[in-house]
Amino acid sequence: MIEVKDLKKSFGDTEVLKGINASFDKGKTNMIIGASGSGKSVFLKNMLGLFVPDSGNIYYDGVPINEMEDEEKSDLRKNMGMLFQHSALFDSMTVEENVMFPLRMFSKMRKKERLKRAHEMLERVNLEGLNKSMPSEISGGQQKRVALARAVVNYPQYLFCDEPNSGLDPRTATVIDNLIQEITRERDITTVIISHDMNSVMEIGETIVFLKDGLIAWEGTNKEIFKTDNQAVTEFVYSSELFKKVRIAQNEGL
Ligand SMILES: Nc1ncnc2c1ncn2[C@@H]1O[C@H](COP(=O)(O)OP(=O)(O)OP(=O)(O)O)[C@@H](O)[C@H]1O
Repeated sequence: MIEVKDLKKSFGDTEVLKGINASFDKGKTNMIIGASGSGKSVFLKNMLGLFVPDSGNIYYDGVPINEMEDEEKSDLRKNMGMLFQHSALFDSMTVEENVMFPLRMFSKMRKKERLKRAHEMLERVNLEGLNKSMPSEISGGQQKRVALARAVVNYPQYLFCDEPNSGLDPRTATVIDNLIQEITRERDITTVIISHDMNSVMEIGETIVFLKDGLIAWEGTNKEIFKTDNQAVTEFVYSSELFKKVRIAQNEGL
């Protein structure tokens, strides 16, 4: 579980995070949504330790980051998996070498064990048979699955995903969403996902925080988001033509 208390972050005179309070549950897909520029990435970067908060604190399973010794911080980093918008695979490495990479960096596993774990994860994301392929030889959806296998190959306690579905068609996006959710549950990971994609919110938004002007303007679940009267949320949700039609149909009792 990750708990965030009164987190503030400014750049010069620009106050981006103005006192964020949120918690992200273990074994769940927790989503952060909000318009462009609302501070989602800055929030994520604070949780990843890439930015130092101006004030407030982040607790990782009860331990506040600002009280951690350097060694504890480094252990925490080893416990974090990351899945980026663009899969960020190493072009010159095969699929299995990409997946083994974090183990080479952060574990004492021998090559044979690393290979076994990488194959296990590639099988988990249904990519057996592509172990020796190069990233350029596989599709965007397959690249995302390799990146997901790489993000969880260390068995991390925390998984952070930044727009994991960007650039994928809706069907492939659903496959990735479901895989993220299944692995989160199987391994009891605290997963935090930034997304603009309302399909993903609907599909896997077990907990949702809506960020606006540097504050949490609403929180709830994917069941609740379509029922809220919070104007900022409804403007965000129903900015899509499809969801507008869904709302009209709901109101008309169709
Ligand atoms: N390193 C930085 N230095 C100065 N300002 C920054 C920095 N990083 C982000 N900002 C500012 O913080 C604000 C929030 O940016 P952020 O990238 O977190 O938004 P976002 O919600 O992730 O947007 P998007 O959905 O478009 O990715 C923006 O005004 C941005 O210019």
